[in-house]
Amino acid sequence: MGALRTIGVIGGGAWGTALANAAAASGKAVALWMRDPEAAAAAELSRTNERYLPGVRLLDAIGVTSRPQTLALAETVLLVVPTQNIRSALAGFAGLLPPETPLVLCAKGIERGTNLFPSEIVRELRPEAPVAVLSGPSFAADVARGLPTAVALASGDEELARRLAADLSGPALRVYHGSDMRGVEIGGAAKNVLAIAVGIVQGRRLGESAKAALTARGFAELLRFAEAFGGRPHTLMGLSGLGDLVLTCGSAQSRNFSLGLRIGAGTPARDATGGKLAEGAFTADALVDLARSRSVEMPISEAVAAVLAGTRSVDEAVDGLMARPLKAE
Ligand SMILES: NC(=O)C1=CN([C@@H]2O[C@H](COP(=O)(O)OP(=O)(O)OC[C@H]3O[C@@H](n4cnc5c(N)ncnc54)[C@H](OP(=O)(O)O)[C@@H]3O)[C@@H](O)[C@H]2O)C=CC1
Ligand SMILES: O=C(CO)COP(=O)(O)O
Repeated sequence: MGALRTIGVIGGGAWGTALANAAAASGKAVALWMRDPEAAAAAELSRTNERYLPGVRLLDAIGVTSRPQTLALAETVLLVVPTQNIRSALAGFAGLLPPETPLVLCAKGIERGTNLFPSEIVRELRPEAPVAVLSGPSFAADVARGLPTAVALASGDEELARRLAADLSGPALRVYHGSDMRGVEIGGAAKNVLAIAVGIVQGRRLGESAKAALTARGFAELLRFAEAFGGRPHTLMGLSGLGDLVLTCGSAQSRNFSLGLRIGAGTPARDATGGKLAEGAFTADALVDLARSRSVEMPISEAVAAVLAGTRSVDEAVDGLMARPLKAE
């Protein structure tokens, strides 16, 4: 039997750990890289990642490391750090990853300050690297436990997307492939902002009807944005877009939705993350900024950005949305 094909994973948080387990379940050897040597050694020894994914056992085919060099021979590398940390994480791998190694970008967001999507950041840093993006309705805890999940993977190189999707699919993870990288990125980034809005409505006890209305009108916003920024509507009606919006706007398992819940219940936005990552809080401003630059109307995302910035109260934001001029749907 030949050597196992190796997947490298940069980032040992909840999602990186879950994807490492999924890749191991599909028969790959996995090198899971964490930047903190103590955390890597503890995970390697205990076979768990108690900080980010408590109660989940790391499969035997995973080796946890803090040495970037270990990923140099990986056939494919998954980049699984938050969007705002992509630059600093990749800097640690400069000169180590061969230029032809495909990078699969798994973050959902837009970089603050530059308003760049993950694939645009990586194109700046590693212009030669083949790149794909992976997104869709997938809670790390579900994927790590081997519960059935489906996600989308897209690359401008459709053949690469097809190959990576087949490589990463496994007994419980079904990876659909496509070529609309921007559409998949927009779906992942925008749904986090919209999930905060729906969480706020639930936290404020405004009722199930309001939640459904906001989710549907949020989807309309997301489609408008995608149309203006080169994503295909067909993509957004699939897993990254509608699928992820339904998941994230409907479950307190989502950190973005939970952030909204706390804000809606009265916790000031700056104290409401519960110490967890909520990508939407970083993406909101960038999303709104981009939308304005092409005159795309995104009133729900605007309201989320204003509530997060503290320039509008929740009640003012809700009143503002309800008072908008009536229009055709
Ligand atoms: N969790 C989920 O269910 C899903 C998450 N995602 C997306 O995946 C991305 C990552 O999320 P998730 O794993 O949940 O986040 P977590 O907060 O669970 O983990 C973040 C990880 O990134 C590491 N990290 C942060 N900055 C750097 C850096 N500069 N260099 C190296 N490592 C760094 C952290 O390391 P350290 O501990 O040392 O700080 C930590 O291991 C996000 O964009 C999220 O939206 C997508 C689908 C599902
Ligand atoms: O992206 C996710 C599910 O698809 C995870 O959502 P949260 O980051 O809101 O927890």
